[in-house]
Amino acid sequence: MSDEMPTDLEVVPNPPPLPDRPDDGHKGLFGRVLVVGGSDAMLGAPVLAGTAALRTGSGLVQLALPRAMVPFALSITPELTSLPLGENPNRTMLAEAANKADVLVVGPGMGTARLARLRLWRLLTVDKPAVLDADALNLIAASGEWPATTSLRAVLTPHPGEMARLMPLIGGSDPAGGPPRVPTDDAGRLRVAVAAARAFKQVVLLKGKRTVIADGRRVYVNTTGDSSLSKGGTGDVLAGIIGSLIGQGMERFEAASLGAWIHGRAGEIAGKKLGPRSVLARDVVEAIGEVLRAM
Ligand SMILES: NC(=O)C1=CN([C@@H]2O[C@H](COP(=O)(O)OP(=O)(O)OC[C@H]3O[C@@H](n4cnc5c(N)ncnc54)[C@H](O)[C@@H]3O)[C@@H](O)[C@H]2O)[C@@H](O)CC1
Ligand SMILES: Nc1ncnc2c1ncn2[C@@H]1O[C@H](COP(=O)(O)OP(=O)(O)O)[C@@H](O)[C@H]1O
Repeated sequence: MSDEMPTDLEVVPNPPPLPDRPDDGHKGLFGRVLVVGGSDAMLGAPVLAGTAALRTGSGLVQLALPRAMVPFALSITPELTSLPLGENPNRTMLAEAANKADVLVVGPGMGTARLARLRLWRLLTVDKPAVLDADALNLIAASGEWPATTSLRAVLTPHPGEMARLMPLIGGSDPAGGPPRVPTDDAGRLRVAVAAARAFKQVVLLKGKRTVIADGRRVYVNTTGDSSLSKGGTGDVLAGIIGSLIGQGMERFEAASLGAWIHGRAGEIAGKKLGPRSVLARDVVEAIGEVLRAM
């Protein structure tokens, strides 16, 4: 990975507007999102992602998650539908659901067990836009290379810890020989996001204060968000928001940029109501409506 700042980038100053929502629309028009995630230890992550997608305007959101969790997940958000996954990986059923969806959100709370890896590798061959988050990124990092055969058109949403795991895949290493690290300054974060977008030929959103979105040609640095968002589960909310915007017809770079902006503003609003220390990821989901109404 080069230490040089790329000079051939278009810096996008503002996120795009929301897509139109025709008055006579119906649920089939506003995007079908399939969230694939959840594992024994983590039920909240896919529910937060799915609920955030509904709050952002998706028509239909389905959660593919371990069968035992389905009743709990649906009792948190009954507007979600489910695809119960058994112990024996019925990857055909999952692929069928993926093919019916407009967009996939893969990874929140999915874990990194063998079954999760098999499911992810099957989904990578689907020709759909997708948000790859959390354990989807960890599984790809652990495989040692970007899966060459993927037909997904993805937005990767690593936090700096996940990005550090992906760094060896883009030729990044620590000159001192330690584990790869993601720089903390703006310029360094931008360099890493652009390098990853170019290496993977995908959209990359590097999380943190001043989240960076890069598609290899354009870059947007988000300005919203504060420490109200520094709590487990808010990243899952972001994945759901971006998936929803893609499902409503937005192009990936634009959806990721606008999604980061909406997410940050929702965090700020929740922080004003409750104080930044007390915000939960679900409060960020609840604030999405106020953000969208004001746009
Ligand atoms: N309620 C739930 O079900 C939740 C499930 N989660 C899931 O938990 C799994 C593991 O994800 P985690 O992110 O907790 O664990 P990770 O081990 O991937 O990341 C956490 C570590 O990353 C490093 N890091 C460095 N800079 C960071 C930054 N700016 N922001 C965040 N981390 C930074 C830190 O060392 C931190 O301890 C994922 O599948 C995720 O979806 C989490 O999203 C939390 C909530
Ligand atoms: N101080 C902060 N300022 C702005 N955004 C923040 C801040 N802290 C966290 N965030 C945002 O909150 C989200 C946290 O995501 P992540 O670390 O993946 O959480 P989790 O996996 O637990 O859901 C990211 O979008 C990140 O940019």
